[in-house]
Amino acid sequence: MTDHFSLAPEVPPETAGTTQAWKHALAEPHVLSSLWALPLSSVGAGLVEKALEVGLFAQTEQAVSAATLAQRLVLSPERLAYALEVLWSLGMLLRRQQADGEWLYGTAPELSPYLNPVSESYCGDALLFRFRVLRQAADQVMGLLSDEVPVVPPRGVAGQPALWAEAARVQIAQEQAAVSAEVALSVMSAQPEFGQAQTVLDLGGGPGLVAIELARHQPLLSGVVFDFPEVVSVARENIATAGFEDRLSVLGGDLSSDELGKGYDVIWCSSVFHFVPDLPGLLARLHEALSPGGLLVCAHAVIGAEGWQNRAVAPYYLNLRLQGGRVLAAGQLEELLLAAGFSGVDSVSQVRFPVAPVNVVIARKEGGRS
Ligand SMILES: C[S@@+](CC[C@H](N)C(=O)[O-])C[C@H]1O[C@@H](n2cnc3c(N)ncnc32)[C@H](O)[C@@H]1O
Repeated sequence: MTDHFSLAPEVPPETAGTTQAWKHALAEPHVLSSLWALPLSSVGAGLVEKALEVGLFAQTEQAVSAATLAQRLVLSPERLAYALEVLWSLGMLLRRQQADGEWLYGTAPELSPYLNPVSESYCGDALLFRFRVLRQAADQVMGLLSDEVPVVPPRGVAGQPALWAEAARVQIAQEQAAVSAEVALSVMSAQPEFGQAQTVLDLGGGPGLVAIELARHQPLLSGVVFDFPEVVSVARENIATAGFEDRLSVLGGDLSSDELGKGYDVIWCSSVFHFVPDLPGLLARLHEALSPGGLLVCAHAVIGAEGWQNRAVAPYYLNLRLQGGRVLAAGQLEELLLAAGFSGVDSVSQVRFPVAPVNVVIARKEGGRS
């Protein structure tokens, strides 16, 4: 029997005791491998960042050799060949060898919609943003661990409306188009109330592509995107471009203090609670803003009970938390929702979302249309 905590490599049963067993044993990764993977991934990250910067993936939609690519991007062919091998090792590129021995590289088909700049789901700029911000966060982290560094309240940094508007224009828009809008639609479509819902509020909705996606798939639905005034100008433009002006509008304000509207059948709120100083107060106001029988659906990263559940969440939100932002522990939001008067709270954990998975929590307000 295998001791769970043993460091001895496991030998596949069919080779145990055979002359081949030692080969399998030596091919087992060393326990330090997971630690070596960390600095190694930063080399990969640097290369992917560079590749996005020079527009490499715009050139690899069709299979191309290192020599041709180097010519197009004005890079050294020999050096680029090594870099392409790294992108291939990361699964971003596939390759095949020609009769003359030269390798041809092309974007992996499953990544192509996100890396090809002409695709609707392109999120190269959002990826670049994530690479840069997370690298800066990693550089700053040691300084922020000291108590001597003053904590900047999140509204001072992450809450700056002009910065949010910039993010809404490019990075959040690309991530909503590629990932979040589809997740929101899947969650909402699975709720029996959604098919009959007439009004939606997307609270902290940024560029508004989630509300647009919900309205596109539910013809009875009209609604509001609420965010800072600077941010809702971006949502307003997107709503107009998508042709939904007759059904969707925007409301600009500070969600901690301004009127959110009333009589909503459904409210969607994702990745917003991290920035809200008085969460119980906001939940009580959301309860009030719903019509009887209404649905509040929240999607937020949480700190889970198991280490593996936090592999993306803990590093992604470290900087925000060090600056006073909030990430709830799993189960905390459910308790706060019940305390705010909601009933029938239901959760789904580890739901895919940009950068780190979220817990989706669905809360119902009692009552309903007769
Ligand atoms: C991380 S983004 C999430 C955007 C969107 N919900 C999504 O999941 O793609 C947080 C959003 O909350 C908005 N926000 C944060 N604090 C706010 C406040 N006090 N009042 C209004 N909006 C706020 C930001 O402007 C931003 O659009």
